[in-house]
Amino acid sequence: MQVSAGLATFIETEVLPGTGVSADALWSGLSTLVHDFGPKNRALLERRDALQATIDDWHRTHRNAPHDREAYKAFLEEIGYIVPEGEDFSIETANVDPEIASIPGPQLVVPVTNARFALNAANARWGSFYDALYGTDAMGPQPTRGFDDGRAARVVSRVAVFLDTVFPLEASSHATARRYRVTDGKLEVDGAGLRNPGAFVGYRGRADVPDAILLRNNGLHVELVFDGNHPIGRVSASGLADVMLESAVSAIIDCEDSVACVDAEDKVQAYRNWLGLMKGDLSETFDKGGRRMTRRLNPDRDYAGPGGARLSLKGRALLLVRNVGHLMTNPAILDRDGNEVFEGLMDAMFTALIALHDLKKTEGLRNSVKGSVYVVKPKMHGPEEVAFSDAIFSHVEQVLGLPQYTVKLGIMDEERRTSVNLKECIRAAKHRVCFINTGFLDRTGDEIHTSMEAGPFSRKDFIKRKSWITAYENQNVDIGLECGLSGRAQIGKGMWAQPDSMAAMLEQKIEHPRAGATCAWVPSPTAATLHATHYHRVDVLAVQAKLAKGGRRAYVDALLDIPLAAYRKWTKAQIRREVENNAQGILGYVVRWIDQGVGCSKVPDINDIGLMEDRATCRISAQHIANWLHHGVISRQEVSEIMQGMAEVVDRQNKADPAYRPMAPDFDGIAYKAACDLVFEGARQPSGYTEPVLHARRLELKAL
Ligand SMILES: CC(=O)SCCNC(=O)CCNC(=O)[C@H](O)C(C)(C)COP(=O)(O)OP(=O)(O)OC[C@H]1O[C@@H](n2cnc3c(N)ncnc32)[C@H](O)[C@@H]1OP(=O)(O)O
Ligand SMILES: O=CC(=O)O
Ligand SMILES: [Mg+2]
Repeated sequence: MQVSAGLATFIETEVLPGTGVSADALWSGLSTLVHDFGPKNRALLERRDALQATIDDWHRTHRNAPHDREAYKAFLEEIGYIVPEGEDFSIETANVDPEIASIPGPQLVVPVTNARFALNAANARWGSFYDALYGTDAMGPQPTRGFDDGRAARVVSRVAVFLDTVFPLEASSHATARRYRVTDGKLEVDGAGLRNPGAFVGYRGRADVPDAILLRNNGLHVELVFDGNHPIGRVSASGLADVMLESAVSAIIDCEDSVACVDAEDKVQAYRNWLGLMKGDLSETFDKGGRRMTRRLNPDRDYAGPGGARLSLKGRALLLVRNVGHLMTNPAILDRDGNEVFEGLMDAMFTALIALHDLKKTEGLRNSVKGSVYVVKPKMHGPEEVAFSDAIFSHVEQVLGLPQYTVKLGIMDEERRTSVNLKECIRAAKHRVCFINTGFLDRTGDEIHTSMEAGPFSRKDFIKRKSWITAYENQNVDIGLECGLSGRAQIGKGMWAQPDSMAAMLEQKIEHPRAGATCAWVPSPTAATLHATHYHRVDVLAVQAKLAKGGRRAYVDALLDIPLAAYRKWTKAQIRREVENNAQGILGYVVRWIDQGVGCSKVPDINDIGLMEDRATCRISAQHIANWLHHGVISRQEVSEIMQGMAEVVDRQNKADPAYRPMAPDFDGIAYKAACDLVFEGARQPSGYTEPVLHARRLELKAL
């Protein structure tokens, strides 16, 4: 095996010391992983291709006949795409931290390569409710300059309404309260108590004039901060200066779709940040608002319990690490035949090795107090690929001297072959599963690619409204409950992909806890704080108990309804607008990925709404155009013209960025070519993934 020097040095000098694992043990264990598991990995990818080719043939043969649901399902069963469902079982995952097992709340995702953001994500366990409302469109259009007293007053009133709903007082309102104090282990507000006295769980400072009061509802904490000298506290009768919400209960440190890691140099950057988070010493210094500041991990938070006993709460989100899937290889390590090794194998070994630093701690900035490592595994296709991941981690545990099943596995339910076999997928990792999560973005991309030959798909917005997606979301929750995940593991839901649209998120994302989701993804700390309010309003564990009694609401048959366009009577203008919107998203994302190595960007859509774009959203847009091209809804010539027009729009959008290289007027840069490859070669990409094109083009650029 040949390990690139930068990676080898990093592992041997920065990672291994303190883990108790020798360099010999690591490299020989990795060599076994690469050489024994590599061929199996390749075989699994070949199986994906073979199944896809058979499905393509089936659709070509049946394209002009009315869709026969029974025959289609029977065909998928016959080729082994759908496997038989076995008997009932419950997962047996042990040593799961409460943040995963039993505290429903927001799950934040962050690119691992951005230390400033990653630290912010870890610290997003607690967020100011006042700031989250004041600084977003949740309170209407933002003030253009200076401090807006009226807006601040409206924020304070709105938070008081929240407090009155979640922590009602016996005799008055939080809006008019003059004095909070602790008497005989009870919270007293203006001489009366809380309607639910058990919600008071701690305080800081003196009992008669506390600096902070700690409340808890549905497992989530809320801290009322009192400070008469603070600009807001000064104008509050009680001195209430802020309300801190426990927000990102867990956070996913992402080595996958939100980063652009194509070689050893990039992988080291990613692993180094994960190392800093696991050791607890990551820091980043930067300028913000004209000030130089250094960000570090926040400490835990200390309080006195109601009776005065010491109470400590986690100051940081419980961190999971998302590895890459089984598809890609990386030049950072070559196997004995000189082939690039599978990146998923590298990630498995190195991210678990790095987490040993956390497992060895007994105090200080710990991540898992239960001694577990949480790995999110994306883009697996069906039970055999989940079983493969399970085996990989058993090997990794052996090499690192960890008890089997120390590594927990989050299964992204984001490929169609996983959704239609979800129960068997969970069974394949039943000692490790710590979550199942509907990654509906990748799932939409796979929906299009799998049925590429069936016909033209509906427009992107309409695909979301068709029956398959409700069936997919419901089935995920119901199977999760059936397999005993409630109280032991998360049943998660997908990303809110409009980072600036917080008013809409507050209105809509409550549907996730209402649907029985233990957690749902948010793109930023602010979104985590606002989404946390939903878990105060919905008791997810009670919802899950109710849903579990009702049994399954969706079956595989409903998931197989392909969201093809029913009438195809689009006007020329509608077709053009749809393709322009997709092209703008692809170009806006890809140009930063290729030229600047940025894996997650906020890109305005055609209506000027900033959208979070990552490889999964790019997969959808690229597959959608590829599908319409394939079926002649639009011609290659028209798409080329649209791509050029949209490249000019994206150039204008990035005018203020000094590092930006315009795509127009020559349209011959590597980034522009990458975007065109994704579209024009889209139908031929494995599962419609964007990684092969993006990696190849970024490596081409780096080589220059
Ligand atoms: C389908 C899927 O796989 S989804 C999973 C992948 N997606 C993600 O991981 C989304 C992560 N989110 C992001 O990267 C960013 O929020 C973006 C790219 C969407 C928007 O980024 P920006 O335009 O820079 O955000 P914006 O200017 O509004 O805010 C920046 C501030 O918010 C913070 N912030 C934004 N997103 C995050 C985040 N995910 N985690 C932590 N902090 C964040 C930044 O630290 C920064 O604050 P600071 O100046 O104090 O450091
Ligand atoms: O990873 C998440 C998704 O939606 O895809
Ligand atoms: Mg995904």
